[in-house]
Amino acid sequence: MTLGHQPSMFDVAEEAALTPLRGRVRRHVLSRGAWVDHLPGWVTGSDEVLEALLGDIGWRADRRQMYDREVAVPRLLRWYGRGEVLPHPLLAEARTALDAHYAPELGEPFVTAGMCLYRDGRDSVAWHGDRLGRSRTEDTMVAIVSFGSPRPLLLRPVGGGEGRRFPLGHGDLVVMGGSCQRTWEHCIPKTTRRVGPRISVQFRPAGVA
Ligand SMILES: O=C(O)CCC(=O)C(=O)O
Ligand SMILES: [Fe+2]
Repeated sequence: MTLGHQPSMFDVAEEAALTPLRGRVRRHVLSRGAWVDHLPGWVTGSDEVLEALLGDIGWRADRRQMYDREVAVPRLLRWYGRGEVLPHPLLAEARTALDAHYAPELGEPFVTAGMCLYRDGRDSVAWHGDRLGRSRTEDTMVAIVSFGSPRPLLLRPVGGGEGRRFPLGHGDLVVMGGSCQRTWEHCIPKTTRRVGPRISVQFRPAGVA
């Protein structure tokens, strides 16, 4: 797989690290009990994490039925269930930090890590809410850490209304919370701009998908 990321031997390897969450995450209150927390640059030295994620970690091209044909979903996927070792230690640290920061509000830990690899601007995810589990009926949180090329996360209220746009760059954090999965939808649109690979790491509580 050629993904266009070519670290040079002259790169100064900055060790991946988390910056504090408290007092730095900005909450954007949306309508109908939904909110989005955003912290650009939460992770520093993200290159080594990106490199690990672009490695051979078992990315799969899922297929789905579309009318009378089966088509490949336009991104690669890798799902880490409870207890599975994540491909870079910083990701376990990130989950621990998210638990410490959000547990009082969320009331339970983040357990799974779903990952999407957008190989270039043709990869995307269409408008949807993460509503396959308890999130169909309950408030919850989905915390996303983004690595690689910047792509915007778009949100819009279900049924119409003014949307929001959050740029997601290398090492940025975004958390969708409250009723966001039920009352709003989100997507990562395709782009004709030349963009390199982006990986999204989504932490969710058990039973939320
Ligand atoms: O790429 C992203 O950050 C969002 C992915 C997403 O919405 C999903 O997998 O449910
Ligand atoms: Fe989603």
